[in-house]
Amino acid sequence: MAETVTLSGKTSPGLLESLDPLLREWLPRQRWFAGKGRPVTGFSLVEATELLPAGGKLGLYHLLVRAHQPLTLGAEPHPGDCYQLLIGVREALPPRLAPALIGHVEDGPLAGRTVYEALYDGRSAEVLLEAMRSEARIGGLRFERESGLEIRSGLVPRVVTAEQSNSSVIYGDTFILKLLRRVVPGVNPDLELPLALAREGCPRVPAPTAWVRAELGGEPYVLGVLQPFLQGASDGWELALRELAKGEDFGSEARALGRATAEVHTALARALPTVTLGHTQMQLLADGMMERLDVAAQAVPALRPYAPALRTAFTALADLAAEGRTWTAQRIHGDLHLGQCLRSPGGQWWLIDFEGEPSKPLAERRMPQPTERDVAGMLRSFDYAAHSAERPDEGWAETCRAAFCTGYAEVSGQDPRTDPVLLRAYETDKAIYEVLYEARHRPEWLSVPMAAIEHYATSDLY
Ligand SMILES: Nc1ncnc2c1ncn2[C@@H]1O[C@H](COP(=O)(O)OP(=O)(O)O)[C@@H](O)[C@H]1O
Ligand SMILES: O=P(O)(O)O[C@H]1O[C@H](CO)[C@@H](O[C@H]2O[C@H](CO)[C@@H](O)[C@H](O)[C@H]2O)[C@H](O)[C@H]1O
Repeated sequence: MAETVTLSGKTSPGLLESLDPLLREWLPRQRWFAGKGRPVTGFSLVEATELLPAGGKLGLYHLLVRAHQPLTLGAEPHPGDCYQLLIGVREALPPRLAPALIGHVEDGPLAGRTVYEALYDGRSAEVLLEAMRSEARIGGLRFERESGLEIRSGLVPRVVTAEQSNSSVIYGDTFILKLLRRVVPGVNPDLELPLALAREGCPRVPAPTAWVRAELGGEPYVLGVLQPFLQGASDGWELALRELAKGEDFGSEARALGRATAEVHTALARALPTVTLGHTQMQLLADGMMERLDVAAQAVPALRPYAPALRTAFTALADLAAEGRTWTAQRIHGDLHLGQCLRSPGGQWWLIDFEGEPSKPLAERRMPQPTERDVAGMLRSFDYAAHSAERPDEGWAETCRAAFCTGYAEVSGQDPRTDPVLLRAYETDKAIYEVLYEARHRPEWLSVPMAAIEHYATSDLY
């Protein structure tokens, strides 16, 4: 760091009140804001930590705020989502920080100052890295580092501007810090699983170097994770589309991805508990799939004609369980698709983003599940890539799907295709989820999962 800073950890009375009108307008516009479609009616402060005194040239606050929003009809009462914010304070913003502007404060302790999204400001981002480097405790924040791993000082930060559900900063092409935006109490799989995998010696995941935690109201929160940055890596989605556009086969990459997924699964099964799922649990799983189909069919009329045929995939699973079949369940990635796989220039595949489906409760995301769920996510992703190409190529997707399963079996000794009923149920469930997701977020993509729905509804098992 260019100069020494004093991290005060103090909080400032009246701070949130003075920011309230600005945040109400700014927060709902952020990509990572999870409560889209409902206005924010106010905030309550969960925790405020002054990292750099606001009286100086550059002030910096770490805030955890709860956003209050009206409930949707029939929803359970809910205290409101808690968001992590890093607020910079200056007299005026230099032009390079213009895109980070939150607004000008009228009243309260920051009256007359300008506040902005501080991750865009190299000086503020440096403060976070320095805190992890020195394993600082500031107010309620705990900056911790994996023992034996060092963080060099002087790494220059830059914020990641790509669309993501959280916010990331890259430090000198050496580390990437993911700051979680909507934070929930409990053990977060985005730290828990990569840490368990790294400690197990699994090389398919960037090993957490450091992390930020807080203890609030007696509950633990994970706020951020620092990992090695895979310089020059491309994600699987970009690569697949590139190969498709060139008319190139992706089979050998799909096979390598299958091997990488199996490596991660076998390491997770060694590191964390596995359980056996019998009739009751599998019936519940199938019931959940049925329910999600009903909800999606309510929301997307195009799905309705296919619903009876799709249900047979779930009843087939429940029937198998009723006959006495059992399945092994373990911790899995939980939201695996091509965009969660990175290939480094050396040709190795890495899996990232173990958060699971962020909309699901943490307890549900941390439950052991059959590995076929991750496999189904990847198989759907090959299908997505093939259908989003200018000329949809079913043959390309079939080659990838088969190659992925082959690679998976080479490492795990278990070919996912030997359990077609479970795989079909998970793929159908995922395609239904995708229909709802696309209808809500990207209607122009709806035809991609709908093509799969039509296929599942009209064809036999593999
Ligand atoms: N270790 C890493 N090395 C290089 N790039 C990474 C790394 N981790 C994440 N990224 C990039 O950052 C993006 C966002 O990361 P991700 O963990 O998926 O965040 P989010 O949960 O916000 O979607 C990824 O799509 C990837 O391109
Ligand atoms: O943002 P997340 O990674 O949590 O996932 C959500 O958005 C994904 C799209 O960005 C969506 O994935 C679907 O589209 C992908 C191509 O854009 C494709 O590779 C996936 O297979 C497909 O499911 C995902 O479903 C959604 O949860």
